[in-house]
Amino acid sequence: MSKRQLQVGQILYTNTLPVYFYVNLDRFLGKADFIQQYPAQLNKAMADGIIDVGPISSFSYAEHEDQYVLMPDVCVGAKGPVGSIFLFSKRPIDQLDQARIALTNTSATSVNLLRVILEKFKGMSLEYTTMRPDIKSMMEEHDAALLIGDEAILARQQDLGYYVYDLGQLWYEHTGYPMTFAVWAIRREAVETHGKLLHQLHEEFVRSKNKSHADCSEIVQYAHQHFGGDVSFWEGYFTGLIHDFTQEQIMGLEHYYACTADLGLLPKPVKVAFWATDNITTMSTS
Ligand SMILES: C=C(O[C@@H]1C=C(C(=O)O)C=C[C@H]1O)C(=O)O
Repeated sequence: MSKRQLQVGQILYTNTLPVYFYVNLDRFLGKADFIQQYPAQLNKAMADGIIDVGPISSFSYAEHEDQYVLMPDVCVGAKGPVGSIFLFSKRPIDQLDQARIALTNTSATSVNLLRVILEKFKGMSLEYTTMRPDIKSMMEEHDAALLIGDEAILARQQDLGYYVYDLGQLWYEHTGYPMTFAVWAIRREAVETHGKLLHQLHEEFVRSKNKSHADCSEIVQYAHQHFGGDVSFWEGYFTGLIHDFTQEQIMGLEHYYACTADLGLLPKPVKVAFWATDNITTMSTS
């Protein structure tokens, strides 16, 4: 019996575009399937063994670290404002104690990051409801709403009159660390069955990432055509996002795991464990 094709995840948001845009798909014809979903769906598909490799919420990696290893060199992060993870609020953030907060059902990292910021850093007590990411219905019965990805970008563009807080910025102000929102995980058994293909995939991701960061004009054009908004917004967005999984990103991420464990959101703080990429050529720009 021939072995099953490698199932590769892809986040349905523009934030991972630089890592996929220049991937040479011809190399994977008949060998891999690319599956586009929202982060929370990818988290579940990866945990269920339906997807073998791809970006997931960094929080979800910590929940399943015994089953996954991480692909080096790629992540979705920011040092300061991320530009697509916002808390929209009817009141200034420091007046949100006892508030009712609607959380997008597409996220795992940011919903727990929000809890770290409000509960651990600001000592507040909140009531949360998880909902579909629609700003209007979220705000009907809640004081604030958390959105991520393109839904957050589009809600921000509407200028609905709410206070808007960027979670990357809040995290940086409180800790001095960058934040890593998504990581590329590999199920441990896929390392055994698809090692060569994973190396090729890693090579393509790193090449695409480097090309995109050297010149983001094609990606900016693509995002502008598909989502509207100003060209200058997209330039700023892709320039601000970090896709290099550097030591500093790892330190920030492990600090986040310690904070979430402290709140009881994770059973224990987790350390980042990479795929042992024997003869991998690391082409990180940093
Ligand atoms: C930068 C972002 O990073 C992400 C946030 C995630 C989360 O909160 O779980 C997961 C994957 C990424 O899409 C974003 O969605 O805007």
